[in-house]
Amino acid sequence: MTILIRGGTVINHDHSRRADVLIEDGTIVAVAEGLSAPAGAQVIDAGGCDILPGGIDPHTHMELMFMGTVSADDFEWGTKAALCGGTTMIVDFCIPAPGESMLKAYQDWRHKSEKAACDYSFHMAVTSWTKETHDDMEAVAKTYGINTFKHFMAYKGALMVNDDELFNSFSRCAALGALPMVHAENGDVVFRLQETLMGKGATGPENHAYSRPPEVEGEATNRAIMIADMAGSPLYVVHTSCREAHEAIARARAAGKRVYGEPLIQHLVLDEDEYRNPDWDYAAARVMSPPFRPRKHQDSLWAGLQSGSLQVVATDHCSFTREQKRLGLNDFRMIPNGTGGVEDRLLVLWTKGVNTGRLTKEEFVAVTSANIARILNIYPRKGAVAVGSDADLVIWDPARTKTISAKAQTSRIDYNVFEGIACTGAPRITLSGGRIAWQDGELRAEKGDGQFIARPPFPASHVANSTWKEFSAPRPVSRSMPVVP
Ligand SMILES: NC(=O)NCCC(=O)O
Ligand SMILES: [Zn+2]
Ligand SMILES: [Zn+2]
Repeated sequence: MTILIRGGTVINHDHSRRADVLIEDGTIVAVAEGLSAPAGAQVIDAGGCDILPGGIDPHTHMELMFMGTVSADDFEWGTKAALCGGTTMIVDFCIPAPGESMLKAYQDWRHKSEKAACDYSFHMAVTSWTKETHDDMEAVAKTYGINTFKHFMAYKGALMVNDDELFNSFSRCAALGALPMVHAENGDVVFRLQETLMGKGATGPENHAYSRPPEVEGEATNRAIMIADMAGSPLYVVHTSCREAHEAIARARAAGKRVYGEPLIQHLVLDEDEYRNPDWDYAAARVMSPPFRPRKHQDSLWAGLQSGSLQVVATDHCSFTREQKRLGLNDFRMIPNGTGGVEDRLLVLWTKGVNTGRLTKEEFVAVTSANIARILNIYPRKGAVAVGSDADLVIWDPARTKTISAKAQTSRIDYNVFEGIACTGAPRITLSGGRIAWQDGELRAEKGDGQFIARPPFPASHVANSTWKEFSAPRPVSRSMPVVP
């Protein structure tokens, strides 16, 4: 199938230019001005529009068994929702159940994800440390095409790992050329704060936020960074939500450490006041970890994206219906943690970022696609409008308006945390693998259209880290000893 996109402006993370884009059989084969249409090609007029690499959401949880229930968007509806909003690839977390092997979890995820309508890949979670974990990580990295390992420093008694486990796993990642990731919250302190609040009869959803102050995230982020440094490993910090965590990352980067930070679109635009809404369902719908923060933290996150100390904007799409949230009606600790956003990320970020001058269009592409592809080692196959790249593209109309509303969304949940936000800048067409997946409100992609994208290990930063450690290590001094008479 051949498609020519004519008359648009191609926006990449490093440059923009007026150019037509020619696609053949799912791959971009030419990017140049004045291309002529081959016989039989479908021609799309992109006049007045930007042509962006499709969004990549590096953090989702589709159909995840979590906190006693299963997240409501499965791979079919989660990826369809993604395509409606211009995202053409997701990276989901493969999380072994307690005692389950990584191989078994991987097989489960491959099975669940066969329904995906857009391309997808996985991160693997390390939830304990045994000899089997050590051995399985090699197969995961070298055979399963997963080069990222996630560690939860929170969820005590469930997914949480301790410092010893972190050090072991980070060291293993360094040896394999894989990238460790952390959910950075001090789970022991959260546990104690939760108990204290519940002991006072404080059961409402606002206590979710009160039990997870920015300090628990700042401390854990800093600790993970230092452990990664001692293990000779780079580090990716997921859902960086507050100034304290951002500053730990920025400090580490300024000291030459290879650390990446991922704010969520939710934390960039929504704040802690949401939990004080008198409607229990409204407040519970917004319960996620880390929680929404006091507004002042947003400035820090935006500044991080602008200055480059934070690299990626994700969603942590982990959607639960109102009814599922009511599992925690009498105890905020039982409210399933997670919100949606995969359908809205690009529109909200463009509106609040590009339209306000906080981000250039190129920076928008960097944080929603190109940087992610580079960090996850799939660039330039993904994340670029370039010859040889996959034809995952968004024809983006910067003048198009849309007010976000749960009634009109594709996601299966019955609310939207961005409800009522009036966006300017939205997709006209989403192309996935060289086919029109969504156009002007009509979803054309089908269940199963997506493909698993393997991501091999990428030892470059580990080699650089270990070379530098060796180069800068303290050396013994060879000296002649004084002759003592
Ligand atoms: N973030 C959240 O609240 N739920 C999903 C699991 C996680 O990423 O911590
Ligand atoms: Zn998390
Ligand atoms: Zn998550």
